[in-house]
Amino acid sequence: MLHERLSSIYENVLRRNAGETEFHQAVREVLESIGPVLGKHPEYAESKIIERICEPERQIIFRVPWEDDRGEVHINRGFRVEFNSALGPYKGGLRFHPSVYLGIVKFLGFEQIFKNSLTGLPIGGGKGGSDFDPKGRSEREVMRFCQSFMTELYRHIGEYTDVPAGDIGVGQREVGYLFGQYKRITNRYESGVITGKGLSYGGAQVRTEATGYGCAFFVAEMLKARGTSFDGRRVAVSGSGNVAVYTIEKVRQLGGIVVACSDSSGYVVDDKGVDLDLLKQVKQVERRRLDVYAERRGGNATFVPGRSVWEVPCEVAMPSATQNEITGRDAELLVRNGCVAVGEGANMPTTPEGIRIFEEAGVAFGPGKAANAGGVATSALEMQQNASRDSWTFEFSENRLQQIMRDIHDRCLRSADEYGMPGNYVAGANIDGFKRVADAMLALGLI
Ligand SMILES: NC(=O)C1=CN([C@@H]2O[C@H](COP(=O)(O)OP(=O)(O)OC[C@H]3O[C@@H](n4cnc5c(N)ncnc54)[C@H](O)[C@@H]3O)[C@@H](O)[C@H]2O)C=CC1
Ligand SMILES: O=C(O)CCC(=O)C(=O)O
Repeated sequence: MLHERLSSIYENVLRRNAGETEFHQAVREVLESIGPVLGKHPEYAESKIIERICEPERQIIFRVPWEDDRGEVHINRGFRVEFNSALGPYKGGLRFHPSVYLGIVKFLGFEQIFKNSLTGLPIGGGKGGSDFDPKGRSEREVMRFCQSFMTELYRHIGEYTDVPAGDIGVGQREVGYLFGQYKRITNRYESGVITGKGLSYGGAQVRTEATGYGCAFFVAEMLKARGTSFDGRRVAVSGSGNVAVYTIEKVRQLGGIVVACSDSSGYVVDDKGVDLDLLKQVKQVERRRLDVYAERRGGNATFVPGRSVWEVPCEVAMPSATQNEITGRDAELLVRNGCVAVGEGANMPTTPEGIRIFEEAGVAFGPGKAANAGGVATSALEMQQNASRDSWTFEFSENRLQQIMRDIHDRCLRSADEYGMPGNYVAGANIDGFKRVADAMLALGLI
């Protein structure tokens, strides 16, 4: 239930952003959490902090023309939503997927404000992308697309302005092409303009692994807070992209057994534990589907086409693919099958009904804003290294990541406690993330 004032703000968001359902969902979840904060801090309401937070500082939409290998011309749409820069330059990834439209970019940018705030690092919130579909495109086509995309985007970004990175469909390959074009157009080797770079040209150790590793660290903290651990637990992971693969890697190192993962064609069950080398070969090197993994794994794994991975019984679920992939029915099934913890590696992968079901069942639920913040936090570490012309070791960077995830976990619990919702990580993440941004906005005046 929304507090009366928050209700009217939400109605306004619906009216001003018609049809952007994912954005509405993300805003509603935050507004539902911060009611108690307004009681203690009337100054936020007086300065219309919430109304301002819900309105992006700047939204850029542009045409991206490019030519395929046969010489046919294609036109895609590019986006960058610069949502909030109270804490630092806009920071957030780029998503290339056919489902991308303004509502998706705004939901992601809005989430990013609070996530980035929770890291405790000096980064504002933004997000971007395109409805370009990289699936089935050649290396050359992907490069031409990235170059065209950057030919407009370069005007809007910079080390002190707005610093993109990867997300769905944008990995190290795409970041390389984007950075190369930025350097060529501006004639500046401005390493801190984008993160997720390759190690040979200014990238940072652990950034590739950071979101997945960070999510596993966060879940380990939630389990520890309940007096238990990953040890010997069955874990299901959705997706098999960047976040999923490194979630699997760290969960295994922490003693869990990952028995299933998925892609948009279906899922594989592998009861002895997913073979990570084979998964990396199939998904990262060959860029093929999971049925190929099952085939090569002989009798050990089964590929189930077109169904949800959440039907596989597990004790820990780690959604790492896309938004709204755990529905209310999936959540009921997971609870019935003995799931005790959920860590969101993806952004907003659980529907509001799914979250309610987990909360009512007493499942430890780590929302994406907190659980997947290790990626952007390590991007901020990449920016630090670029700014000081330094590079840190893998071990040092991983230790920093682990400490950041512990701090985020503890901050969520402390804020949830302070506002009378003990153990509620959703409320804790929203309140803690909101307060830091709100205080900075108050201090900066009406801008
Ligand atoms: N890359 C990063 O550092 C971060 C990513 N995230 C989030 O993690 C999630 C995954 O991102 P990445 O691993 O980077 O992307 P990716 O492109 O490397 O992998 C995406 C995976 O999700 C699957 N997928 C995508 N859309 C799907 C759909 N509609 N149905 C079923 N499967 C689908 C793909 O098959 C692929 O396995 C996204 O929600 C993203 O926003 C969150 C924080 C940081
Ligand atoms: O590393 C970054 O800047 C962005 C990561 C991201 O897009 C996210 O946290 O969802």
